[in-house]
Amino acid sequence: MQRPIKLRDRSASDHKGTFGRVLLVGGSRGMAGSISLSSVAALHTGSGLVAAAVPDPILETVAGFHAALMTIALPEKNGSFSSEAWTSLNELIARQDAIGVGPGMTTNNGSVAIVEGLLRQRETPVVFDADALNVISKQQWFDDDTLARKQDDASFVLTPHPGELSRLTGVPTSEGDGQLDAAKQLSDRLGITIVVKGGPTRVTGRGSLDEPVQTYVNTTGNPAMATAGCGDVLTGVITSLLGQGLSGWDAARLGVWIHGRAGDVAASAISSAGMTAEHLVETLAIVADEMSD
Ligand SMILES: NC(=O)C1=CN([C@@H]2O[C@H](COP(=O)(O)OP(=O)(O)OC[C@H]3O[C@@H](n4cnc5c(N)ncnc54)[C@H](O)[C@@H]3O)[C@@H](O)[C@H]2O)[C@@H](O)CC1
Ligand SMILES: Nc1ncnc2c1ncn2[C@@H]1O[C@H](COP(=O)(O)OP(=O)(O)O)[C@@H](O)[C@H]1O
Ligand SMILES: [Mg+2]
Repeated sequence: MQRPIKLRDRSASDHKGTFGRVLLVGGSRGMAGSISLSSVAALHTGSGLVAAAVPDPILETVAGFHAALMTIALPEKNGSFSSEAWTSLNELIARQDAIGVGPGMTTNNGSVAIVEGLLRQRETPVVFDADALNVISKQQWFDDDTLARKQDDASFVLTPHPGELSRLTGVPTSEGDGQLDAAKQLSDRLGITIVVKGGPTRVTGRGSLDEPVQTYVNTTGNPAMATAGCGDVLTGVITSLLGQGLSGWDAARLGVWIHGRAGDVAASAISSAGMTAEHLVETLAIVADEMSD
């Protein structure tokens, strides 16, 4: 149950600006819940300001999930981001302490432009999940070292489940150890942190670029979390921690730990079969101080 690292306690002089402004980008008509879960998770992990940038037709639905959440409508086509969405989003990037992208986004042209834009910028930390990873796989953007990070670039964290990791690396889901090795190589080559989700979740990365790649094995979490949306919650958690100033390696390790801890508490309070991602994200708010206590 040992935490990998500790967040500092909140002090009397802290204000919402202290805890970071983060943006979650994703969703589409039919998958409004995914990016809503990520956004509420960021609020419940302690972010000071959270906004969701979503295709225009789902803005009201996403806004309805939480009164503290801000929403930004981006240009859309058929309920997903249109090719013009990146131009609007690009103007917002510099103001963010961290961005999470991908849940429920689809892999259409609008998503391709957004993911390319976020991969090429070097100032803002980003979590890439779900359809953002599927876009990267389809476009084969990680096949060479063009997108490798330098020491002073903002952190990138990838959060693939085994299916997404298989698309990224070509190693099938049946080869768990081979998937972890492929993730380590990718992490090493590109200077990024990779969360290999599962039971247990493992994180590959390094504290700084002059250290060797390490693997952290998470000690929390359980099969009650094998239910739709629990990964979307993790995206919001890690984005929140990046926005609170943690490195990719620290945000990913502490993020998977508190996410699994919330899953363990929720499974005991609800039931293993009946727990949903909504129970998980509510429980996250209750256990969040365990990151600093
Ligand atoms: N409420 C919502 O709006 C939700 C939307 N979602 C979105 O739905 C889209 C599709 O994502 P999905 O992840 O469902 O679909 P994917 O096709 O990416 O992944 C499902 C497949 O991946 C493999 N896989 C996943 N986890 C595995 C494991 N632990 N071991 C072995 N194989 C595994 C399996 O082959 C499985 O059929 C994404 O945009 C996602 O963000 C999901 O996040 C679920 C909730
Ligand atoms: N058997 C399990 N043990 C521990 N954690 C699990 C288990 N099954 C799923 N999880 C966790 O639930 C999350 C599922 O993520 P993902 O597959 O992306 O879900 P979704 O896309 O539906 O939100 C991951 O964080 C994963 O570690
Ligand atoms: Mg997912």
